[in-house]
Amino acid sequence: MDSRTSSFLLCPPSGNIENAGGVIFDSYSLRQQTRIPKAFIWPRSDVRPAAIEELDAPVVDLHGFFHGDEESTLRATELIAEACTRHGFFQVVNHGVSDLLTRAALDCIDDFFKLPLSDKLSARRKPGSMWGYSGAHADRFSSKLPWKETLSFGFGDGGCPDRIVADYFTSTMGKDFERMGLVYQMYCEAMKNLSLEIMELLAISLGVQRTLYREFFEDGKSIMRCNFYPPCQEPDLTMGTGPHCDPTALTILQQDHVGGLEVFAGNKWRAVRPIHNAVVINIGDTFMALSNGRYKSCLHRAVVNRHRERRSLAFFVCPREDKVIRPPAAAEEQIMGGETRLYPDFTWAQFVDFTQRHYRADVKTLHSFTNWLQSSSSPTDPLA
Ligand SMILES: C=C1C[C@]23C[C@@]1(O)CC[C@H]2[C@]1(C)CCC[C@@](C)(C(=O)O)[C@H]1[C@@H]3C(=O)O
Ligand SMILES: O=C(O)CCC(=O)C(=O)O
Ligand SMILES: [Fe+2]
Repeated sequence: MDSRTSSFLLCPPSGNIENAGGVIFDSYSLRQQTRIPKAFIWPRSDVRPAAIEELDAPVVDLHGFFHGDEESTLRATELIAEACTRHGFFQVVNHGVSDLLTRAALDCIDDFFKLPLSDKLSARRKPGSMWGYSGAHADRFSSKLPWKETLSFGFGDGGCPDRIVADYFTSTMGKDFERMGLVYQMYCEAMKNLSLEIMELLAISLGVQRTLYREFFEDGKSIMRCNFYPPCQEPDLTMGTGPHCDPTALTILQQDHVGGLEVFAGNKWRAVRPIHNAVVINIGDTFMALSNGRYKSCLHRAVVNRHRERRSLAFFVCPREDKVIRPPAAAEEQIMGGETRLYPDFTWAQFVDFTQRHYRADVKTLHSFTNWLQSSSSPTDPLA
C-alpha cells in the first residue's frame, strides 16, 4: 500500500479515537512516518514558488503616538497608509504589550500543545463552534489539511467584568489550567487595547474622525487563536496555513523567532523575518470592505520546516455580530471619494457563518461571499 494512503488516524496507546467529525490528527505519530499522508499535500500553486526575498514593509514606532507627539503620529499614519494601500501589512514596535506577558503567552502554547492528545481532545472544538482545540482541521476538511494544531477562543463582548477567557480554560480544561487562562485573559485584554489604538491610527491615516473605528469595534467580540506548527518531514509539500486573507477586520499576530509567515506582495511571496519586540498587524477582509477597498486585505500564508516547531498567536478583531459592514456615513466623502460601492452591506455574523458553514476561507473569501449573498438574495432565487 502506498505509504501516503496510510490513515493518519492517531493510534495513541489508548487505541484509535474517532471524534464526531471524523479522524484525529496526532502530529507525534505522523512525524514517525517518512512521508506525509496525501491529505496534507497541497496543490503546487499554493506551495510554490517559495519566498526568496523578504517583505519590505514598515516597522511603525508607536512611542510618539502614545505620548501625544503629533509629528511622530503623522509619520506613523503616513507609513500605515502607504502599507495598507499596497498590501495591508505592517509591524509595530513600542506597542505597550509587556514582553513578559508575550513570552508567557508564547510559552503557554508549548504547555498546551505538548499535552497528551487525550488532554487536548478534552478541549476539542465541537461542531458548529469556533472555540476549542483542532488538529489540522481534520474534523472539518478532508484535503489540503494544514500542518498545524490550533486552540481558539473568544474574547470580550463589552460585558464587565470580562473573565470570559479565564473561565473558558478552567471550565473546559479544569483547575490545572487556571494560570494558562489568566495569562490568555491578560494577553487578550492587551491585544484588545492595542487593536483600538491601531484603529485610531487607521482612522487618522484615512482622514476620518479619529475615534470612528475605535467606537465601531470597541464592543466587538474578538477571536484569539494559538497556532502550533510541528516540524514536518516533507515541508515543501504541505502548508502550515494555506494562502488566505483573514475574513476578520484586523489581525495582531505575535510570531516566535522561527519564521514561516509569508505575504504576497509585488506579485510574489515574500518572507516576513521575525523582529524581536515587534508584532505584525494585517488588514482583513472586513476592514477592506469598511474602507471600500482603499486598504487591502493582506494575502498571506505560513510555511513549515523540517526541524523546528513554530508558534504564533493571532488575535482577530471583529465588530459586534449585528453591526452592518459598510463605509461609515460620517466618512462617506473621505472613504468613497465619489467612487461606487465595491461590496454589499453585510453583518459580521453573516460573514463568519459563511466561513464556518459554507466556505473554507482562502484567497478570495470576500469575493465568494459577495457572490453568495447576491445569488441567495436574487429575485430569481425561488427560496428568496
Ligand atoms: C474567521 C476566521 C476563520 C479562520 C479563523 C478566523 O478567526 C480568522 C482566520 C481564518 C483562517 C485562519 C484563514 C485560513 C483558513 C482557516 C480555515 C484556517 O487555516 O484555520 C481559517 C480559520 C477557520 O477556522 O475557518
Ligand atoms: O502563523 C502565522 O504566521 C499566520 C497564521 C495565520 O495567518 C492565521 O492564523 O490566520
Ligand atoms: Fe491569517
